[in-house]
Amino acid sequence: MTAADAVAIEVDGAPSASTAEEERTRIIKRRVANARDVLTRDVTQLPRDPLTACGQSSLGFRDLSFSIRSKELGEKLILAPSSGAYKAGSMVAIMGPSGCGKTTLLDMLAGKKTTKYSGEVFLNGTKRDHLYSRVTSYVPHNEIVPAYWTVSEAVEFNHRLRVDAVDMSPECRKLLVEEILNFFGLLSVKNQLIGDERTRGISSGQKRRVTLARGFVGGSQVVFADEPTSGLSATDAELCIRSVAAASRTQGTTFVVVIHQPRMEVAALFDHLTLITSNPGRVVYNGAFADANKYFSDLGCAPPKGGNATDYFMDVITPDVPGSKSETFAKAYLERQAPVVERDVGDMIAAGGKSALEILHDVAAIRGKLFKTHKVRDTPCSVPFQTQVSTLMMRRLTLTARDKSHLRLRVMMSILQGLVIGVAFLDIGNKLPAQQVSFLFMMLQMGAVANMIVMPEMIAQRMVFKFETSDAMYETSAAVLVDSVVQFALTVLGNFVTVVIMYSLSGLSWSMFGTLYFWSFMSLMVMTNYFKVVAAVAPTPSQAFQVAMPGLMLFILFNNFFVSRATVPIFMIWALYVSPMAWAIEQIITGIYPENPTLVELYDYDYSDTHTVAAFFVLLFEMVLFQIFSLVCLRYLNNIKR
Ligand SMILES: Nc1ncnc2c1ncn2[C@@H]1O[C@H](COP(=O)(O)OP(=O)(O)OP(=O)(O)O)[C@@H](O)[C@H]1O
Repeated sequence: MTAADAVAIEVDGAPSASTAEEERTRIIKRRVANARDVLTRDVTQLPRDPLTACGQSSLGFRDLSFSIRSKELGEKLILAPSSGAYKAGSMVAIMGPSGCGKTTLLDMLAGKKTTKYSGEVFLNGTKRDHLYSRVTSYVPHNEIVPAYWTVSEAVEFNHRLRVDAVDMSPECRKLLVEEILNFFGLLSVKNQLIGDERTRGISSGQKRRVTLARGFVGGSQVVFADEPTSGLSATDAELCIRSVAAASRTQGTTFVVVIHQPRMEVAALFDHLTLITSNPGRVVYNGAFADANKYFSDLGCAPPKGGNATDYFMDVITPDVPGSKSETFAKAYLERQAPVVERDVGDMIAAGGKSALEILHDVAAIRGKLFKTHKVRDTPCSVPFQTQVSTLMMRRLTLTARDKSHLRLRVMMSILQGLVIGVAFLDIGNKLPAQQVSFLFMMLQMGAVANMIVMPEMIAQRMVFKFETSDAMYETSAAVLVDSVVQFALTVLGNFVTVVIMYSLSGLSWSMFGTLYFWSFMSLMVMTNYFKVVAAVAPTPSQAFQVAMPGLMLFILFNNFFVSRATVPIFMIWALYVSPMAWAIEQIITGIYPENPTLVELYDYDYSDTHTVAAFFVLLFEMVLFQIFSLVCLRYLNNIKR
């Protein structure tokens, strides 16, 4: 049955829909309803879905090998050259003892290994290219999913960034997401928060299914998953893999997973097994899961009847356990299976197949039956920049608004800071201008110091960016843009509240407020962007405070008040021209007080208009410079190391 037939069958006998959009929505609704009991069926017998199945890709690899170098041990082989051929739409389990190189192999296959390795990977017999991460998905072992997202929002986020639709109606999108939620047994919790240690959310088994559903929702050709079932009960683990099998069979997706101790029912869901032994990592079996029993029996290690064969395989191939035959099996593999595998890989390459771009065209044609799609783009990200920004912005605003305790804390801190400083400088407006300078300084400093608290938050978000950008969901610049806009709004709002409270208590004339606020705002923006650079550079939140200190001290000390042009050691004069606070304080004072001989004598302030213009452009330049630095650092530093 072709996809077009499927549409025709669904449409026949239904009341005529007034528009194509309604008609499509009705089809999807019926599909969702029909698929409600999908997990109670025999998932191995589920047919490929002619209307939505996008999967058509085999995965081949040749001589993938990884070694590490250390001063003490020299070169150490982690995984000996390994090859393999996984058929399109197959469920592949990679198993082996701890440290044998399973994750290493998975990362190399997924294109995620950041350390140098050798060997080649082929999608459909074609060497992987710049679109590889767009047609594959990687589900890491410990994916960080924001706590205040609901289950359906988390899955829909991936759908929006992976499925390039033109004006898809919200209802149609919701239904397509529900279809995937259904496969993963998540429909009943679709509106629940994911949660974390502080917020009660869904169970850990459900969390794992959410991360897997996110991997499958975009119609990837191959989904890689690293130990998605570890730490789960046997029942939960089975539910996870049954869900994957249901999605994989109907979508034609190739699924490659590192898995520990699958129970028999789970093992039966896999088509292919790659078994690796350790010290060093070497493949000992690489073929059909169903043939593994015979292979082991032929080598004199028949699994005991009635027991879990995979447990037995692991016992046999793990070195240093009683009865281990790891060396025998490693040798036997090279003699018996390796030539067959090499031939299969060779055949796969010789047969060739569609490139990632051609596959994307096919996928667009399939999707075109359910909704209108954009012209296929030859870029690593699936959707245009504006869609990336709007999707990220929607998530950011939703999460910010939901984290009420964080918002409350920010507002309370802004009010408290304003009150504490306001009371300390109560009625300072009626004292001498020279005495008021310390109040102005405090106003600037509070904005800067209070803003340091955003660094840990930025670092936590950085990790989410890193995972998501490494999966080519969006560009770093889209994330930085969204983050900057939201941080800007929150920072400006919080600072405004503090400044207004302080100012109200100071007794200073409101006619000065405009000048004062403008320059304190400029200084605040430079400082905020400086902290952004620190948050992009520092490995951890606690190190961020240490990294921020030298710059912060420089800006605070050389502020044209503690140290001014009248007192600075001449070799440090440059610091006054770098510190945003020095420019801001000088501009505030020269702007709100007429030329004052005492101030000029004490601090050597420059009252000329050209100095004001210079101040504006220096602060603007620093603001932009730090913003660019933060973008570059976020892109190139603190990447996930694999
Ligand atoms: N980039 C790297 N730098 C240094 N060592 C590495 C690197 N990548 C992997 N290793 C080492 O290679 C070995 C195999 O790691 P890998 O994570 O692949 O094992 P594994 O089979 O998945 O183990 P487990 O089942 O315990 O997760 C480990 O000793 C690991 O420390």
